[in-house]
Amino acid sequence: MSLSNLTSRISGFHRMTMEERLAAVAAFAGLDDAAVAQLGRSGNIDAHLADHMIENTVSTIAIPVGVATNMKVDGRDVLVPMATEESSVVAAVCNSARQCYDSGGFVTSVSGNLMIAQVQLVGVPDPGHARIRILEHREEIAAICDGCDPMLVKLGGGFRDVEVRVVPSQGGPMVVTHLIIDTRDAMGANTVNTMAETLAPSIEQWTGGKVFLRILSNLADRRLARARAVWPVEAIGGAAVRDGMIAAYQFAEADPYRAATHNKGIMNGVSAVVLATGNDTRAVEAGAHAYAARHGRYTSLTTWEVTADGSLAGMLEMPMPVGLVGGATRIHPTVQACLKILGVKTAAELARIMAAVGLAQNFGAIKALATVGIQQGHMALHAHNVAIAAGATGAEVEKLAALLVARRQVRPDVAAEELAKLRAG
Ligand SMILES: CC(C)(COP(=O)([O-])OP(=O)([O-])OC[C@H]1O[C@@H](n2cnc3c(N)ncnc32)[C@H](O)[C@@H]1OP(=O)([O-])[O-])[C@@H](O)C(=O)NCCC(=O)NCCSC(=O)C[C@@](C)(O)CC(=O)[O-]
Ligand SMILES: NC(=O)C1=CN([C@@H]2O[C@H](COP(=O)(O)OP(=O)(O)OC[C@H]3O[C@@H](n4cnc5c(N)ncnc54)[C@H](O)[C@@H]3O)[C@@H](O)[C@H]2O)C=CC1
Repeated sequence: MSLSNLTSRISGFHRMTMEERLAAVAAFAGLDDAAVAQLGRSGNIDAHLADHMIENTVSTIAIPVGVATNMKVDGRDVLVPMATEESSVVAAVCNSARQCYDSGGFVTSVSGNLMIAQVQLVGVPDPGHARIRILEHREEIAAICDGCDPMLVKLGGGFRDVEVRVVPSQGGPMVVTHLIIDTRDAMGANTVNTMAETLAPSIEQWTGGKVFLRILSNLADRRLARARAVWPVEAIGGAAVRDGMIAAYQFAEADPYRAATHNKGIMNGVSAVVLATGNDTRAVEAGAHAYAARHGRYTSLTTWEVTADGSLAGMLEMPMPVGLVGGATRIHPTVQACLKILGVKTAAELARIMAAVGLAQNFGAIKALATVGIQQGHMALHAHNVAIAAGATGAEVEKLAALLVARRQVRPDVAAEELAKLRAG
């Protein structure tokens, strides 16, 4: 049962105990006992499963899963599981979403579920001619691709288009075929790779050239997710805050050194949801950064503007090749529980929520940067890690973290000194 009429706007969620938080999430998402038990176990992956997931397994590594509150996406309240090792990332999303909840939250869209597979052909003296010869075989190409995955075709996916480009290279012109495939609710890498490999001998036969690489492109620019939101100026602390945030965006837009950090902040949010849902973080990261450089200059993935009424409007558009099936998504029990929390039925819905989280994360970072600076909020939360690293245990952790924040010196040497004082009474 999904209790979608419940609100994600939960004040003070961070002050609850872990058990209370899990109970609240379970009530919100209508989780069954098995999902609750799975999320409640901290070392929650079975050794046998781990041994089968990758090669040469010797252990597992646990990363915390936090839940972002206050998110409203396309009119639906949603709690978002985020797997990350970095403090303040989840808090930033909660805080940013809180400030646009009353103005409607996030509006999202996707361009489709289209993935691209590339087939690299070399050794043709007449590349332009070869290009046209490949395009003449569109119907055969469609049949070969769809023949690789009848199940996908049955689900409404499969071959959509073929494009062929002549790409100049140091070794001479290459003829690069792009297969455009609708992979529905799968990320689709394995699916499209199989198609590219199966098609390759035919391309060699049609052109007389030699095929080398047959692999998807991680620049998944046919699978874009978009999010936008409007923050009323009074909800964010006034026009000076807004203008500082616009200046922060303009810096990222103009300068690749800043854009890399700006986009890293966006990926703090996106990658955390990608990981919590068992998707491929490297695929999404690679796509994001390639997309940010698509015009030949690396720039911001987000855009920020002032609306006619003086509000702050933010937009994010980026490739989001993620799935609900395939890869590790169906086999990891915690991933399954996280997907239940999200209550998504399609890969597109998941991609849309990820875009909303990325935008929220960017808002939180640039607001902090344009006002009090990143250290105040981030280091206050990171102080817990510094306290633990210094050896604090139990109730000492909170006490020592508070002391470090009060001294405005969140450093290992100061932590060691304060811990010794604390213990000496
Ligand atoms: C950290 C905050 C949110 C504090 O912000 P604040 O205004 O001091 O927060 P507050 O104590 O007034 O609380 C307001 C709300 O924030 C949330 N909140 C507040 N505390 C928590 C918490 N402990 N756990 C969960 N949620 C929390 C929560 O929703 C809370 O509402 P409430 O529930 O109390 O009604 C803010 O300073 C912030 O967003 N900072 C940015 C943090 C950030 O971006 N971190 C990423 C790591 S830094 C980095 O890697 C990226 C970067 C920055 O380099 C990217 C870039 O350069 O662009
Ligand atoms: N460069 C890259 O990004 C690469 C990534 N990978 C890995 O590939 C994996 C993802 O590949 P996939 O093809 O997604 O996985 P997959 O091959 O495990 O599963 C996809 C299959 O699921 C079936 N299916 C069942 N229900 C479906 C539905 N509702 N919608 C769509 N398909 C459905 C389809 O027949 C499809 O062939 C990830 O683990 C990724 O890490 C692999 C190679 C390269």
